[in-house]
Amino acid sequence: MRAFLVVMDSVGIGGAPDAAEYFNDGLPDTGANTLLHIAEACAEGRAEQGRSGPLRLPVLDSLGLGRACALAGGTLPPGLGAEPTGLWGAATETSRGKDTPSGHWELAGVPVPWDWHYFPDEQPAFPRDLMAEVARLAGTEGTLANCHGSGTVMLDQYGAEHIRTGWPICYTSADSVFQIAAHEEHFGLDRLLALCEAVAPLVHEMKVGRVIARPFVGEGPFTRTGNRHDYAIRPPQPILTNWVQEAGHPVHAVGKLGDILSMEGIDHLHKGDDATLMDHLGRLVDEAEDGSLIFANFVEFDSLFGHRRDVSGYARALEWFDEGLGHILPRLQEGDILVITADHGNDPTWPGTDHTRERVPVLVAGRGAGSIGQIGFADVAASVAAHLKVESDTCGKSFL
Ligand SMILES: O=P(O)(O)O[C@H]1O[C@H](CO)[C@@H](O)[C@H]1O
Ligand SMILES: [Mn+2]
Ligand SMILES: [Mn+2]
Repeated sequence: MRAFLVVMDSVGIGGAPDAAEYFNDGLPDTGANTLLHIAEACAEGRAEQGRSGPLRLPVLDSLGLGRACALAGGTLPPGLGAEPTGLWGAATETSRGKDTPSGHWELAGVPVPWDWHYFPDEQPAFPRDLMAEVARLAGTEGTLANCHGSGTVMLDQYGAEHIRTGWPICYTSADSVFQIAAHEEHFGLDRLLALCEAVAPLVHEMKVGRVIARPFVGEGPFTRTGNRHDYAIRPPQPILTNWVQEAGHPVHAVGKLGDILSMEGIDHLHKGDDATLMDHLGRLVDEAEDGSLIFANFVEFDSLFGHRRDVSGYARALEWFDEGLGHILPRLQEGDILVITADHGNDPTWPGTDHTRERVPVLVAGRGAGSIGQIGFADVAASVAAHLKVESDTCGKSFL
């Protein structure tokens, strides 16, 4: 008996009741729906790069993905809506914030009790004394950018100047983040990571959710590498992984969860790009210890396609994931559950380049078929804990 909790980063299904309070390019997120809008684009022939035709997600849909989307936002995505063979529902977030840490902590049982600090969308975006300290820690005369922006655009704009001056590129987004981009060779990867680690406590104190190191290579055009590292604030109280670990069960984290959860309650880390993570997940389905929790995050939906507003790429990623899941589900053992969910939206058809406030799907294999209806993010943690027979400390209620 094991529990697999798999987050498809940013695969929202619309319908968030407070979407009007969240923005992209100054416009409210009302109506944003990552899955629905990708499915519509595919059905209308607007997502033909590297794939073609209607969105094909037979495995996720058979667990109830289409029905969950209809429940959350009121519209069944074209091509989806099969009779579910799993438990399915739609979860609503209560935390104030549409970023990864908020989503993951609440899925792990603990809604964020504070208001995050966001940097204003103006230039300079950051306080002068903070930037003086960043430059001092970096050993440079100054810093570049100091504004809101998309990471790849920041490299186009400031990459050459960064190589010339050696100054780190500092930028933010609609999320509570402080991001530092620097060249792996000209600036140095270890130096960038040390800088981010040193800056993290300063911005955490301001209730900024995380510092993100954004290393890149090339002499223009520039390319980001897989050495991204997030330095997140610690969760405010023990979360699912802590409860499971304290009960003596092994906890495996697959993907960037070590960063997002500040390693809270994690025994074993399995990292890599999403293709590697799918291999890790398959291996853990075959080998993970009885009683263990396997918590996985697949980030590329978000980082490679959602923020880049790449609809074809996002559709390809979904179809790739669906196929991978199809190889994994039959290998679950008697008594296992596998829960598929998401942490926020990132509608690639939406204005701007930021996350979108949305409900998320909750699909469960291994506990029969049926609707679990509209639930809260924290109910996921309560249910996983109940399945593993571990005591939970959360406002969430088990749906199992
Ligand atoms: O545009 P890039 O650098 O990918 O940054 C994005 O990644 C961050 C984390 O998801 C978001 O806050 C957004 O700023
Ligand atoms: Mn995320
Ligand atoms: Mn993101």
